[in-house]
Amino acid sequence: MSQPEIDPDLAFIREAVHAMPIARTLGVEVTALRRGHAELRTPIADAMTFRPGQLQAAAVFAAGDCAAVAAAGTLLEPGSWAATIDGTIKLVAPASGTGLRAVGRVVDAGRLLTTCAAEVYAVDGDAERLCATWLGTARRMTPRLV
Ligand SMILES: CC(C)(COP(=O)(O)OP(=O)(O)OC[C@H]1O[C@@H](n2cnc3c(N)ncnc32)[C@H](O)[C@@H]1OP(=O)(O)O)[C@@H](O)C(=O)NCCC(=O)NCCSC(=O)Cc1ccccc1
Repeated sequence: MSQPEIDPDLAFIREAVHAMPIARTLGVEVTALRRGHAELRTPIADAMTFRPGQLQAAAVFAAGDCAAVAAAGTLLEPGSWAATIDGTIKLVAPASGTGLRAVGRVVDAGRLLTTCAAEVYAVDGDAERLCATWLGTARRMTPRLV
């Protein structure tokens, strides 16, 4: 039986990402979530380019960050959330075309720190090309009473 693209138990992560002002500015759409896995789409918006049609590095970083850290969040207990504490990116091809598809995954899930990664693909119609690879760390955050 095929898995739903968004695990209903994880739909709150999609809502949390979509509620982030930067995600709204970038036009991020979370398209898949399951334990240890997250995918999102981002359009190539003129306002995020460094020259017409090609995204600036920070916008590509944001896509990788959101996908990888959302994947980290899928493994946390309800009530806690993942905060990015570091990340690195390798831009291996121009982020041009119609949009980005970022695929986040968990490399290693610890009690406090999760190593997570994302592959970011530049999408142009039906064609895709790897344009960046992101690797970083998310910290489990829990609510504070004060
Ligand atoms: C929390 C920690 C990582 C440090 O941790 P530790 O070394 O273990 O130290 P320790 O626990 O002792 O706390 C020290 C200080 O930390 C603060 N604090 C701690 N706990 C809480 C809390 N529960 N609530 C609030 N604040 C808390 C507090 O100031 C505390 O000082 P205090 O004790 O009050 O005097 C800190 O360096 C930090 O906030 N970094 C910035 C991270 C950041 O902004 N990331 C980017 C955005 S996230 C993102 O984008 C997510 C996303 C992406 C994509 C998709 C979806 C989602």
